[in-house]
Amino acid sequence: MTADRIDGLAVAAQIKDELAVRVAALREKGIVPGLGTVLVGSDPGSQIYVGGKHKDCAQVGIESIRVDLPDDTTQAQLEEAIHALNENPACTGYIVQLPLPKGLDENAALALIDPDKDADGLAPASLGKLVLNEAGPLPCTPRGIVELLRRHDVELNGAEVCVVGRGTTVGRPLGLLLTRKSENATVTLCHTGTKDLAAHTQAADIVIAAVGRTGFLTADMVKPGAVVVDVGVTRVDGKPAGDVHPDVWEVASMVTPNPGGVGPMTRAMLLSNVIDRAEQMAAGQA
Ligand SMILES: Nc1nc2c(c(=O)[nH]1)N[C@@H](CN(C=O)c1ccc(C(=O)N[C@@H](CCC(=O)O)C(=O)O)cc1)CN2
Repeated sequence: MTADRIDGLAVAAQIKDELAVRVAALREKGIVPGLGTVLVGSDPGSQIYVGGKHKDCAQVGIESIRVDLPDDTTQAQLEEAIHALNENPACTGYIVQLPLPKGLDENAALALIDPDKDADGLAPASLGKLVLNEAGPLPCTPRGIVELLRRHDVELNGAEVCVVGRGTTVGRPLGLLLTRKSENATVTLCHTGTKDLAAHTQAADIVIAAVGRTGFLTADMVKPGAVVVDVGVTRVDGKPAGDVHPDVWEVASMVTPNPGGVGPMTRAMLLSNVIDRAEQMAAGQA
């Protein structure tokens, strides 16, 4: 048996078509959504992801504001760039691409983002809203994973989900999202302190691997018929590689490929966050 492929590229393309219609409607009302990105340094992965985000903007009609800063950027220079985007009326939402180079304080930077312009859902006010179950922008990768599973009719209500990785962009917020009443899953959040990781992954209906270690999730760690979501990325000879070992495809019922799974959905949800916010502005809720 080989698992069905959950095609994130195809779903993201469909979502972008839907978003382009919403952007056209906003522009007719005189509202032009504009996404800003702050990228510090020369990390090859981050360069690719930010490039992809701006390509997506062009596809759906969102204006792009790209701020690229060198590797030796100081915290003060980074904060200046953030303040400038807070003040820029053409920027309706923006992100600070993570990870930042060593020596820069990510939490301090995220705390300076105007909560009304937080397109990533990673600013403290937005994460607080997620904890409190209040409306707000959701972190893009967790939102993308839930959307991808929904569009493939994967039952979340009552499902046992094992999330491996407790990072602030994926694992932690994903646990919060999946345990909302609207998703209603039971989540086990595993991490480097977990004693018997395989016991937890083997018990799960859905395993979500967000570790960043090539092929770490092996077939013997997965229950036959489980759904597997491959989030973690490493670069092998410059090419992206996922956390899920190829043998898992022989055991699972559905798998998201990596690349071509969660990554494109992350980008689509970023656009969606920007458009959601612009629509709130149009409705006078801003
Ligand atoms: N500010 C943020 N930083 C980071 C986030 C985030 O949501 N906000 N998430 C990740 C990286 N990420 C988003 O920026 C991201 C990862 C992957 C992709 C993507 O399109 N991947 C392609 C492959 C591209 C390639 O490497 O060739 C795919 O999976 O098919 C987009 C965005 C960490 N940082």
